[in-house]
Amino acid sequence: MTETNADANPLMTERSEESFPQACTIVIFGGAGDLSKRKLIPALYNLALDGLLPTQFAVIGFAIDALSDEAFRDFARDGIERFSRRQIDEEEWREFAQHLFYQQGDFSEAADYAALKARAEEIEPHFGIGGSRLYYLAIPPSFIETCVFGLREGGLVAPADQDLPFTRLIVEKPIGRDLESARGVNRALQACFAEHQLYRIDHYLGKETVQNILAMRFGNAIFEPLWNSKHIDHVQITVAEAEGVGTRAGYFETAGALRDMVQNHILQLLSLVAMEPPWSMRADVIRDRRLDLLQCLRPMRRHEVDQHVVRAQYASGFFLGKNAPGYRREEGVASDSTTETFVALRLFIDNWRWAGVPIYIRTGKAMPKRVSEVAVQFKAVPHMLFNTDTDHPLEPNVLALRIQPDEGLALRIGTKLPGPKVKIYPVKMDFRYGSTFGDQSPEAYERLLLDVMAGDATLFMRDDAVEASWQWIQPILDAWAASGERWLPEYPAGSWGPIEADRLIHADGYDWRRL
Ligand SMILES: NC(=O)C1=CN([C@@H]2O[C@H](COP(=O)(O)OP(=O)(O)OC[C@H]3O[C@@H](n4cnc5c(N)ncnc54)[C@H](OP(=O)(O)O)[C@@H]3O)[C@@H](O)[C@H]2O)C=CC1
Ligand SMILES: O=C1O[C@H](COP(=O)(O)O)[C@@H](O)[C@H](O)[C@H]1O
Repeated sequence: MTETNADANPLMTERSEESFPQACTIVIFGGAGDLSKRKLIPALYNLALDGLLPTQFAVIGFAIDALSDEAFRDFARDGIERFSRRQIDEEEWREFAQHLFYQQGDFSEAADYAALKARAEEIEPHFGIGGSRLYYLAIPPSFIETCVFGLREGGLVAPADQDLPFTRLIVEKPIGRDLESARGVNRALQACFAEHQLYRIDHYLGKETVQNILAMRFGNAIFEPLWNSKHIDHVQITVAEAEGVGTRAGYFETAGALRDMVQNHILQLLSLVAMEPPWSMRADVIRDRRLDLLQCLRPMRRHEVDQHVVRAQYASGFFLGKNAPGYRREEGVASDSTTETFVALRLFIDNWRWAGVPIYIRTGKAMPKRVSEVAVQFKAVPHMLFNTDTDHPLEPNVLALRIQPDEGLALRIGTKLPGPKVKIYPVKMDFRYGSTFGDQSPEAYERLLLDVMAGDATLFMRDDAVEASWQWIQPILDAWAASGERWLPEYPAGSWGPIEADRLIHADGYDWRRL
């Protein structure tokens, strides 16, 4: 690759020398699929543009589709043109494309692993790669076990205690589809790899603003003293998507919003917002604190599920000036599907810090806009001195961490309205990443791929945390399964969810935030 301009990139400025990306081949299982095209290849291309990839690297796409190297490069270019945060630079692209290769193979065929090994061994010497490999499983979740055993049996895994060449495995979410299957996947992973070779990815942990939750909490002295049930009234987490299910119905029909978003991204977000202070930024210390938090989530008993959880599915609606189809009319969705595309819920964290503080979560597809935020609402002042005689009672302070878009954070405070009377008016102190640091924050997958190449697992999930979050989700799945395939509440595509979700939060005297 061309000369490095790493000094200008926030991904590199804080990296110590031993945490720089190491020479390796990146083998993308499912290389011809959607994740590879939308996220992984554009992320690698942007890392190349920034001079952050080692000169010794190669990418091999491995999947069932019959593609030549050239066809794979066209596929990659199309992905970059459509989904990259930066446009194609012809000279960079020509250089980058020379590192891309494709190997056709069936995940279930032992002979195809042998062919993959031979291909990697043929390619690597051209780039001075000494056999270190990073396998990225961008595959249907049901193939995880097949692929890890295929890798081991095919002699593609380096010994765990060997520094170089190394083998690292990235596994996409969802890990399993319930507690039992997640344990099965973890057992299979551990049968073939040591824990330090495993990187269970949750791309929300790679988002700049999600990492900023820790920076904000523990890099400032003013928040942490207030970060507890004495001062916090409640927390709302919203992850809304404007798009419907798109081309991913095949997967989504087997998952639903609870498995797709809550079990992983949202519980990980919550663990950062609510965990105890770590004593160091070391990977295992942070991961221990996140695990502790997941283990304190109050278990929901099966009969409580209807009281605390609302699921719903989008129906047809009118959105962005167009008629939008309901979920059941989307391509690949069963016409009587009961898969939820929306979940709202209330949970509690049973520890000293959070005792009695309700946490409200909502996530859904086909909502009015793409917006994710964590809003922490503080308690009302203990004695009202202002606005006592008006229709505008004092509004509580809210700290809103905006994850996307328009990343940043805003603090709502009350200030005196100019004029002869003392009236308090809510205003916002607003920090925006874009206006302060420019609009070019790296994508989560850029950060995370770089971390794996450098052997840093801080932002990845450990087996115990994956299982702890399934443990909490399981009673909800069980209650839904026991209630049978039944009618789900609906919400019009392009709306904020069903009336039942409003009732859930109104029952406690609150309202969902208007976003
Ligand atoms: N797409 C996304 O935006 C995101 C995806 N993920 C996760 O990433 C993973 C991959 O998802 P996605 O890329 O959408 O899935 P896709 O189905 O688009 O890609 C899977 C790839 O694997 C290939 N494949 C399927 N079966 C075999 C087989 N037996 N042997 C060899 N190749 C096979 C597919 O080929 P063919 O198409 O011909 O079947 C396809 O190329 C999933 O775990 C998903 O949850 C996570 C976050 C976001
Ligand atoms: O993992 C997933 O995440 C995306 C949302 O990711 P974002 O970075 O665009 O917020 C979601 O659309 C998809 O269903 C899910 O599998």
